[in-house]
Amino acid sequence: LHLSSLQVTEELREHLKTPIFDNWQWEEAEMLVLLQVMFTDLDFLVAFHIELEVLQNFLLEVYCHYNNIPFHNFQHCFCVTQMMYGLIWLTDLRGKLATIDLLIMLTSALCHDLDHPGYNNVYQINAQTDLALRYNDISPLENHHCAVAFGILSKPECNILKNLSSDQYKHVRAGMIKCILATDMAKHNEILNKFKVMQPVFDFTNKDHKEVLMKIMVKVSDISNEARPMAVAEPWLDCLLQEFFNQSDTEKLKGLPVTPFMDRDKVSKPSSQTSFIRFVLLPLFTELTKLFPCLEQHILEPVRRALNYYSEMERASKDEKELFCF
Ligand SMILES: COc1ccc(NC(=O)[C@H](C)Nc2nc3c(cnn3-c3ccccc3C)c(=O)[nH]2)cc1
Ligand SMILES: [Zn+2]
Repeated sequence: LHLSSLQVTEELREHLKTPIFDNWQWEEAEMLVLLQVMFTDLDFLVAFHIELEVLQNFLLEVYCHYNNIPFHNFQHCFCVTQMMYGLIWLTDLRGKLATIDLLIMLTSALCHDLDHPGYNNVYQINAQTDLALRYNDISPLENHHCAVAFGILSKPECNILKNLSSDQYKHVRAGMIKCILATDMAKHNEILNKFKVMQPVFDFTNKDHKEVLMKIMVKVSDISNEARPMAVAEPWLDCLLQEFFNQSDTEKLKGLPVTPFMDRDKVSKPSSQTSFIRFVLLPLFTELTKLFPCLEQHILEPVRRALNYYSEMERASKDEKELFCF
């Protein structure tokens, strides 16, 4: 382990709070130490009487429950948690939300894809898997991620919530369930539309407003790869497409319906990404930036640059096709 918790320099602590953090430079064991730093630097251990050893057991157990698949692995979990951590500092959420709500957001980000099998909800439902059966086709994956999280928290040696009051525990459990279930993209428009209504009159003392903001923050962190430098973001798209192609290959083998943007014979990397950025990322990030204008330079600008990058790539590949066709 190159990085013991003592060696985390002040410079690294500050870098950890920025969206330009490069996950590809770090080993998973070092990421565990960095996750510990995030929980410590947000004063969660003091505020909720969390013993350092219990936090370390919890983080290690979370690490063990992510699978070695191309995209939804522990590195994705780290990226989402680190982006959430950066957003909390950039937006100064510590001055706007209670510490317990920050604990809900960071822990939800950490646990949001626990034990992801690499096959999405459409596959779970079409293939009538155990998860689809257990959760009656209702967000089977997200229900599973959340159930695994509380399975880990039910072990005393891993239970970072064990010293919370029963009211605090109920609040954290309800908040984590809402935030983790909110990462189901099938709920994307419903959640964004609610936030669009609230944003112009946002009230940080209003329970419903805070709840939607917390869901939005976890959602933004979850799909935020394109807000990072291209050298960090682009490999993530290759990993994602690898996982999607694995799924569509399996669907073809099993005679199950194949999702178009997952079909290796149909999808073009640049055009799928330009539509994702244009129709999913930009509307979401623009709405959050209206509430926190400082995010313009930190996440909106990089996403606009990514759109240009993939649009150029799309144009170039079109010209090339015309050349060949011609
Ligand atoms: C509305 O539900 C949707 C909408 C779009 C997509 N995905 C896409 O359009 C394509 C494959 N691109 C894409 N999808 C991405 C990214 C980041 N996360 N992410 C993703 C991964 C798994 C499940 C859902 C999404 C959005 C990304 O940078 N690009 C998947 C689900
Ligand atoms: Zn995720």
